[in-house]
Amino acid sequence: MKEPKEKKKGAEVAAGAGGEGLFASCSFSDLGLHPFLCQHLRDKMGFEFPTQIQAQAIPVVVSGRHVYPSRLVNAATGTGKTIVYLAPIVHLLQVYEPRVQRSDGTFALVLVPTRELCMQVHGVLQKLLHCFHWIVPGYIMGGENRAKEKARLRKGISILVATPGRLLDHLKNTSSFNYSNLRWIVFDEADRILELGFGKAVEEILDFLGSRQADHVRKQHMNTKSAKISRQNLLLSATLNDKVNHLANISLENPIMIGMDCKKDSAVPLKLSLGDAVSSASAVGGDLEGVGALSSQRTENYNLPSQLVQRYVKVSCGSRLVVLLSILRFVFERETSQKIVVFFSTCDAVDFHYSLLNKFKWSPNLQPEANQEQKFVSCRSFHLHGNMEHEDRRKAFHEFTSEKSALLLCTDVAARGLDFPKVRCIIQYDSPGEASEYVHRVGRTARLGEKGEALLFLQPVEIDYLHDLQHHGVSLKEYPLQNIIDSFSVHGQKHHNKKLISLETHPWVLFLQKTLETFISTESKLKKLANDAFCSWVRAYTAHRGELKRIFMVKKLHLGHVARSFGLKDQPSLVGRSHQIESKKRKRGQKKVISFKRRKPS
Ligand SMILES: Nc1ncnc2c1ncn2[C@@H]1O[C@H](COP(=O)(O)OP(=O)(O)OP(=O)(O)O)[C@@H](O)[C@H]1O
Repeated sequence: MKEPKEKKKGAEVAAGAGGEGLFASCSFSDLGLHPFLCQHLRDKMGFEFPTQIQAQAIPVVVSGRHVYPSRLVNAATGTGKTIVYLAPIVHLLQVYEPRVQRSDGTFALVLVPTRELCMQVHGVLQKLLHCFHWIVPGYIMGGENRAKEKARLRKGISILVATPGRLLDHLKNTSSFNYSNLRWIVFDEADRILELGFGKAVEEILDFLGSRQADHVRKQHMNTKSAKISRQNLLLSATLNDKVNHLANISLENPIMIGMDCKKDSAVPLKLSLGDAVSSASAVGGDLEGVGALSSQRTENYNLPSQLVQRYVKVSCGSRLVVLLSILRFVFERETSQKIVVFFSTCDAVDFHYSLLNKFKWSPNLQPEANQEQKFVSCRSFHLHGNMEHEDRRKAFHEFTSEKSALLLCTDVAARGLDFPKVRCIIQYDSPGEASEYVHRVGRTARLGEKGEALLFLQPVEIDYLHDLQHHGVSLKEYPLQNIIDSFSVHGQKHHNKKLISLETHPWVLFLQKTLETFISTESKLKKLANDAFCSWVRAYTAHRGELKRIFMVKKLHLGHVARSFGLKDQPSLVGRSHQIESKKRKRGQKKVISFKRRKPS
């Protein structure tokens, strides 16, 4: 992919057609932020001008207003929402007289859905606090050493970034955690956090913060000004929707919605608590992966970056693996320096494809001379998912972030909020399900004016998903797959036949599929990964919910072709009695239908 022209800064972009550019024409100081902070944003972080959402929302947060704003612009992914809440909080904390101290405890709490986002937000916060060293940042999250976190909480953390599970753990078990001065709770990726996967945890957290905070305040500050500490709750996301709006209204005091086109909602708020709405969905390993999101009853129109090129490729199940590897090889050969993220639906699928890409070597002229052999996809690859060891996750996240050219294979643990620099292409090998998750996945590219491409794999039986996306204002064009497949030669012969042949019978597809199956059958560890990936993929496919179930239907799948998409010659038995029982039931059902048809009078 061509490197985009250097990103224009500030006013040039702000003056874009109709003034709807990325950046506002005002300055950060116009937004009421402290001069030191404005200078730091400009000189140390390279932020010449505020983005549109920052210019609109920062004054609201700085004012501490509790009026429910009737309307705020929708903030697409990559438009600077992190600064929207961190900059005002830092600004308001640095004016405290006397200066805030560690012994005052936590003033601001930022809740995020994943460990990687926790580390990222904490990194931005540390940069912001360079000129306000007395304000102490910190983070707590799954996988970290609890004892060290306890020690840091005991000393005092002024602005705390946390994942819900670990926060709740400390609220319950770290009595020295002082949040009696808590003034802000921020829900970054609010719809993800407030939805069903974390519902119970968030409800318990709010109970702790709400009740204990009030008791503490009443006891300790009875006759002081701080007895009236007013709490501001901020909710941000590129995909807030009315249902989240209701949930937030009920569960939070005076929430301020940022990134939401909040039309006056006449509907009476729902009388359900976060916990009551908990569905079968569950958080995996403290992080959400593939959790079915709230299916909003009405279709939300999502804002996507205008420069994002969105395409889909229609591939039959049995040819998926060949097409994925061929596209990756083609793209990295054409442009060696670029970053690509590939999303899968399960941790096992990530592990299998990661291992295959690192092990599968071949020589271009197909002669198996060892010295000629090279990786089929010649780039550095990383993998990231919630079942990995904590240190491995941290390493993969930081290394992929800093690499100039690399490939990341991941689950939805990396779908939200992560700001990987220079990602040029997002490939969704497995569909995301809810359109909101589609928006967040593709939002890892085309950030803040950068160019970006998104490619969605769909099987012919899944093509209705395009209509579901269209209902949310998302439309994709078809990817020119034929040219790419034709560009590969078998034994030096390219397919020149102008007559279009089906993908499944293309010489290159047949050749590479056979080569992959042979290779995988000889690698026992890889074959095991393929088997596990096959089983978890089928399980994940059944997890689609709501109206998406009619698009992603397991019974429409040919399990033998699914096995081929994992390079398996034979279909593994679906692991676990439940699956064997299920598949026997399905077969019995099919036999009954057939026998019924035979019996029926003609
Ligand atoms: N005013 C600014 N000027 C220039 N760059 C900025 C500005 N504000 C933020 N950025 C950069 O824009 C990128 C996106 O910011 P951020 O991650 O906060 O976006 P976001 O809206 O939270 O995205 P998502 O919805 O994916 O979470 C980051 O690299 C950040 O450093």
